[in-house]
Amino acid sequence: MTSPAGYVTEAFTNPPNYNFPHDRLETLRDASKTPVVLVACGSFSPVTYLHLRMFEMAKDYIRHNTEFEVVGIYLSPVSDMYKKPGLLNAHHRVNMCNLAAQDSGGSLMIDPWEAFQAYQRTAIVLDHFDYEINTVLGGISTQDGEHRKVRVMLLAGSDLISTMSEPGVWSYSDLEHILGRYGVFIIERAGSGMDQATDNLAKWRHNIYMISQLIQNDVSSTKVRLFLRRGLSVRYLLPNSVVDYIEENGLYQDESAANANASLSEKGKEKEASSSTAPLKKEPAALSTSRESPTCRKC
Ligand SMILES: Nc1ncnc2c1ncn2[C@@H]1O[C@H](COP(=O)(O)OP(=O)(O)OP(=O)(O)O)[C@@H](O)[C@H]1O
Ligand SMILES: O=C(O)c1ccc[n+]([C@@H]2O[C@H](COP(=O)([O-])O)[C@@H](O)[C@H]2O)c1
Repeated sequence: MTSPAGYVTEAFTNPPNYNFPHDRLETLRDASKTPVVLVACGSFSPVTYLHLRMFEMAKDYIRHNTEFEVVGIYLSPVSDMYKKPGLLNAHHRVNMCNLAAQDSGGSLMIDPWEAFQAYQRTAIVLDHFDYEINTVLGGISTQDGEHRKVRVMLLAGSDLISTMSEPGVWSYSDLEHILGRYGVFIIERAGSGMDQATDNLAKWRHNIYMISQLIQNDVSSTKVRLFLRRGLSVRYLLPNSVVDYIEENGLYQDESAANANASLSEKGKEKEASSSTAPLKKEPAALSTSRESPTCRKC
């Protein structure tokens, strides 16, 4: 069932004392372009420079290849109820994302909406952004003071997008909503081919933009957690303020043995192995509600 606005939920639930962050939304400079807000959903446990670089890659691609103009960029850390191994509690993950945003000095905003409540599907998260920006705020301004509706789009690595072709992980109606109504920018990720990631999503090709990594960089949160467990330095893989925060709070010292024992050089294989051996327990689309979490695909 969709709401009158075409959202997949009738009403949004907000965490206590929640305010939508919008102080770094920008004015549209070129009125001939379509304003777009990029939303990256994920665990961010912890946030790395690669998560931050995704936005830079997308902004370059958009500026050179599309008729969009980026007016806002957001990280949306997932709820603790996602229950993925290595998922530190939302309080720390959001704090680290905020430190990374401050450190970058740019326009990145952290939306704690999904982090501090029950699990919310990505289709609902994108609806939440659309509602807050286009309905509550009334869109963004052009330099002439005219108000424009903003296009909300998902930003994700090719590993995440390839799960959209895995049976049982995403519901078809949510894919129709995410890829048909909103659209996605996909950042190439080592070990997860772009073509393979999108082969089964051809129906929505017009809304899927693929961005190659010109400098290969395979930093992942899993590897960072493994380094920390083994007492290895993670400086220059993530912002200094985040490294300091991890040290001060003694984070990622006691992750599960299974994760800690994984080979540092085999994250891709580790992902494949875990997704092929662990059954995906997500309920069929028709049964799922906004309060359920898909069993994490990497569990
Ligand atoms: N090195 C990378 N290249 C491209 N995309 C990336 C990279 N690292 C993370 N991403 C993307 O960032 C988003 C959030 O990722 P997530 O928080 O799961 O990070 P991760 O490093 O994959 O975490 P973990 O190692 O814990 O699985 C996802 O869309 C993911 O595909
Ligand atoms: O909405 C869904 O059905 C859905 C199915 C699988 C994954 N997701 C989202 O994709 C993100 C995956 O993050 P991660 O860290 O497991 O790569 C996270 O934000 C999940 O909420 C969402």
